[in-house]
Amino acid sequence: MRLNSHDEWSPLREVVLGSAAGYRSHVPDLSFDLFFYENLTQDNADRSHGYYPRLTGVPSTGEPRPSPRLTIKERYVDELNEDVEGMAATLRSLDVIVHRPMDVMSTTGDVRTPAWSAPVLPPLNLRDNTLILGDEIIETPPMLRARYFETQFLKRTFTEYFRQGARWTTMPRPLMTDASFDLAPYGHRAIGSTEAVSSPRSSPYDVGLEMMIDAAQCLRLGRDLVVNVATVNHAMACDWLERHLSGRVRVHRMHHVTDGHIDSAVLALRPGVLLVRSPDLSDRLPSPLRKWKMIVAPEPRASDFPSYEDDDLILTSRFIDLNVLSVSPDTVLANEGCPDLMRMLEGHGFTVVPVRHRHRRLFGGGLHCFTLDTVRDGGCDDYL
Ligand SMILES: NC(=[NH2+])NCCC[C@H](N)C(=O)O
Repeated sequence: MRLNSHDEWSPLREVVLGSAAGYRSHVPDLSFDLFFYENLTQDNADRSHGYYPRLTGVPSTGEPRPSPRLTIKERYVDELNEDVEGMAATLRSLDVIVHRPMDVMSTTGDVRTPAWSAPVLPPLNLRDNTLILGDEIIETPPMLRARYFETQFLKRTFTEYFRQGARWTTMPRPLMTDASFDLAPYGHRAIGSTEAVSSPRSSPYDVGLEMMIDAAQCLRLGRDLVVNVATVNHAMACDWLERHLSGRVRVHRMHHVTDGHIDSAVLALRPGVLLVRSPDLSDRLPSPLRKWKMIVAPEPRASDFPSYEDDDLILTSRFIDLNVLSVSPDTVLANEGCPDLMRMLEGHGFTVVPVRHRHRRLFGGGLHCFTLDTVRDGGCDDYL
């Protein structure tokens, strides 16, 4: 079918589901430290909300955490792959056509640019590096060096949509030297990395701050796009989106709802209904959205998650299970590990399809992150 995806909830017909094949380790560099700053520097107990303004705090223990292991235990990767394949089967059972990216081969070398090189991360959290708006594929400027060419693994699928008439745009690619990053929101030395956030290295390719943003910072609401802006990098990228979408989609900025991605803080389940971490988020939403009903997620329980060892790197907040995927205005895929949230959604009249995804806190994303919804029934409608 032709590319058509204007919102987060209308009946889902086609999706691209990520792949963790070849996932071996995290890649510690400045971009990693900044992207996961809250998780690397804050004690989880402090992260009751997981959104600003809390970066000024120091870990409640006062002591930095031990350096985490960057290689990921093979068992976790194997179980993640099992869970992703299980999600593919669930989506197909719901008559959703499931596309997959090309896998990273063991022979794949580092990604190399004039300014730096980094190992290549598998294309797992596809939500992050591509914004699908109606009939347009927009590849966003990445926040993580190791994900710089992640959308290359989607080339077969994107080319097929292009052949069927889709528009296909790549936002300006950042040089991503240390000087490209807005460090103002961060003040402390990142934990567990050789990169000191407070002393970036200079490069002959320094061009100052650059546009960088992930598509997971956006809510797609038909004619309206809501974008979370937490750094100058995000603000520059939002300037580009406003110019590019002018006359077609109205862009609304939210400030510092989180440090970046919002799909474990606020999601649109259907017109007029939001799923949120906390009602406090309301004052950060664009005013038309404040009138929408807010389903406030229950406080996550430690028992919702597998127990990990001290050197296992936790890369998400405990609210990661808000990361549900709507397959229609009244049906959502949710993690079977969060029974309280599933019961709550059912209490609000949703049909909840449970999906097993055990290690969502180790790989930085949940069911919504894993997916790129490319064909839905909805149009460029006015919901605000
Ligand atoms: N598309 C994504 N990868 N979203 C994941 C967001 C996770 C969020 N930073 C948290 O810690 O809860």
